[in-house]
Amino acid sequence: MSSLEEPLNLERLPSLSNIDWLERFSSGACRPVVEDMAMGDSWSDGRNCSSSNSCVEDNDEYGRENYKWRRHGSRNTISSRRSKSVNKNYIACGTVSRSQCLTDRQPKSYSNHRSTVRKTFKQLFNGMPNHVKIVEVGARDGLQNEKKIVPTSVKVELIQKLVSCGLPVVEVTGFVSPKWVPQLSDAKDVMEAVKDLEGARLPVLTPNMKGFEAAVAAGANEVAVFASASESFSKSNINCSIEESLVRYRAVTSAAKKLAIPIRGYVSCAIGCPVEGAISPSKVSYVAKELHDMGCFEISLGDTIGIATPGTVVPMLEAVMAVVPVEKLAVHFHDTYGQSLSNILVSLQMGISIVDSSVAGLGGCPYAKGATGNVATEDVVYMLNGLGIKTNVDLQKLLVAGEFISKHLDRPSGSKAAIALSGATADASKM
Ligand SMILES: CC(C)(COP(=O)([O-])OP(=O)([O-])OC[C@H]1O[C@@H](n2cnc3c(N)ncnc32)[C@H](O)[C@@H]1OP(=O)([O-])[O-])[C@@H](O)C(=O)NCCC(=O)NCCSC(=O)C[C@@](C)(O)CC(=O)[O-]
Repeated sequence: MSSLEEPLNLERLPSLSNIDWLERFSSGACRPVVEDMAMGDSWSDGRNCSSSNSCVEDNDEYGRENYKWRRHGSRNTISSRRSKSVNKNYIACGTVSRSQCLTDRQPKSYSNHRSTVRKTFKQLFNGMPNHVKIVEVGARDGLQNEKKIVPTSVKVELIQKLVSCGLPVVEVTGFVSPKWVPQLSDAKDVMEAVKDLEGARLPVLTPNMKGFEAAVAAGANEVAVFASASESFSKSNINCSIEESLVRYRAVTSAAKKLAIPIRGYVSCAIGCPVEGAISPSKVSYVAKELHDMGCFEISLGDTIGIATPGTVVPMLEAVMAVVPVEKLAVHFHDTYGQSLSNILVSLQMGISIVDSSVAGLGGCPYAKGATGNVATEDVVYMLNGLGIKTNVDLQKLLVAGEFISKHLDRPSGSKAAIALSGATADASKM
């Protein structure tokens, strides 16, 4: 089995060691205190919790005063809280208005016995977008790694459900070699079945001119090309070097421009590679700039094997934002180490407003063994609702779509919000 087939082991994980602006938190810190949220300012050492665990009390008190919209259980044990069935309103109240976020929860300064800290919602989330465009990749990135072939009819029904949720972009398939990705060998049938769906853009992956021509013939009116910042992954995934892939993609983008077909570019292994370990941000920015300069309208930065943390996302985004406008950048996080939502949050704080995700957390790349699915769309929408950031996605309908495909695949959803909310809905329906 090639080494690319093995998940990355611990010593090869990218780490913060070479990022001097992030001070290590003191061992006793219960959390860092951020003096000034302007990204890149130093984080001061975290404040220490007193033995009485005053942080938690502060938080509870602090939370009650300042996060009125959040459901506060009484100070009883978690189990009794769990026994309280969640009423239906709670499900809806994950959504707050943006202005509400920025106004009525201006926390008063609070202090513990060591330091007085002033922070406001605005400072914490300064510069975040009011609206995030979610690019749903579940039907392609989500399914491409499934061993058992998913019937075309199931793929088509999933896409229909996803479009009906209000998702603005639903990536539907890939016109790639069936020998390389058997799951997508029905690309033509899927595209022909969904091409007239209204309400969402329906891009498809095309790795070369052959794929592009097949996609256009099947009715595609938006395509995506995918290069890598890792030579090893480029060879294993598309059987060519990075430079060769860029030559291929210049041909595809020039053909697309002639047909006024918009073209998205992906940069895979934007943080790390199973073979090469940490990928330097300068390599990522080079590939991103090449794709942007050749005509890609949007560049999605893929943490293909899901090893990113906010500490490695920030330098990568800083490098890419120096060469591609931030409004043209998307983030694409696989959730192998459970870091995706934190990575998305820090990306939003840096001004990113386009997030890729997969319904039910489906996904993983056939050529990056061990990489699990993308971040679950339901979890992303739930978090953004809680921040008062608009997505125009109907979470309830999204839950139905996730349940549909999880049932077909005969496994639980990879979305924690979906599991919690379906449990909550079940409880509420018993009331
Ligand atoms: C790029 C190739 C085709 C090169 O594969 P190759 O073997 O170098 O290509 P080739 O030109 O030698 O052709 C080999 C055979 O494939 C056929 N062929 C050639 N092109 C196509 C095509 N477009 N569609 C259908 N068939 C095609 C071609 O006709 C020929 O058929 P044969 O003569 O042997 O019968 C192959 O490596 C390939 O398809 N790779 C795609 C793998 C893939 O889809 N990986 C997953 C997507 S990337 C990803 O998941 C990351 C991302 C985007 O999600 C972001 C992230 O998470 O980071």
